[in-house]
Amino acid sequence: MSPEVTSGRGRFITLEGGEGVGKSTNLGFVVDFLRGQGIEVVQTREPGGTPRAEAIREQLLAHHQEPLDSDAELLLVFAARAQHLARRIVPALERGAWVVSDRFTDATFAYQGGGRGIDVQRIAQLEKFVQRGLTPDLTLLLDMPLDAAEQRLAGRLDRKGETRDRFEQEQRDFFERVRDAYLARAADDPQRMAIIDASGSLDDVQARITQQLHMRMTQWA
Ligand SMILES: Nc1ncnc2c1ncn2[C@@H]1O[C@H](COP(=O)(O)OP(=O)(O)O)[C@@H](O)[C@H]1O
Ligand SMILES: Cc1cn([C@H]2C[C@H](O)[C@@H](COP(=O)(O)OP(=O)(O)O)O2)c(=O)[nH]c1=O
Repeated sequence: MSPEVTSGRGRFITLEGGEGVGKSTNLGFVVDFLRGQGIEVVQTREPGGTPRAEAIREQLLAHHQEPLDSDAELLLVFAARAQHLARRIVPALERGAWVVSDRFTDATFAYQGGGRGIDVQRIAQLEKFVQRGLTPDLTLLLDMPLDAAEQRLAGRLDRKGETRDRFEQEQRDFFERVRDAYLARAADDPQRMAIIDASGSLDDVQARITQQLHMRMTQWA
């Protein structure tokens, strides 16, 4: 968090993990939990979160005859993030609201870093440039074995009649690198990142999330 928005500001919580681990499902749960405590919460997602950033998201996810260069992909992700921060996240935190986002910069280290193989130092430079020290207060990393997550994702796509976007169509080794990169970041920053076992029933997963939230909120009080 940058010093100028530290005083009286809200908290910034992100949910991370690979495809199909249950981020979107549990985001609503986290938001309802916080609202139940009387907290003003802004629910958002990346890439996206504002109309212009959502337009960049469409570019990122769409299939196109012309392959997307991985550096261009990285810059688009950060362009969307700059807009999201300026227009939505920072104003919310400054007025004291809490922000809960489905993905943020850990996803860039996992997908563009781990998945695409971009040097993490280059990503870290952009992180500094765009975020100017603002980082989440808490990141819940939903983690589970790839096969089970793929089954969940396939079930969701079938039910909704959706096709796979540009990331969802990647091969297994890509998602193995994404998962490894997420776990490595969590190991490096255990204060901020909590690994949540995302396997098992939704009740079990949400009990683990509730436990983390209670613990962190006690520390922050
Ligand atoms: N704990 C769970 N057990 C079984 N199915 C789940 C669980 N959590 C989520 N799902 C289902 O798995 C699918 C993927 O979940 P979703 O929240 O869309 O994942 P993500 O946003 O991480 O891609 C959805 O159909 C959702 O209903
Ligand atoms: C935020 C972010 C997302 N992504 C990718 C990961 C996802 O495949 C995709 C869209 O995110 P999301 O909607 O969270 O995907 P899903 O709900 O299917 O898990 O964008 C990146 O590659 N880098 C990033 O920095």
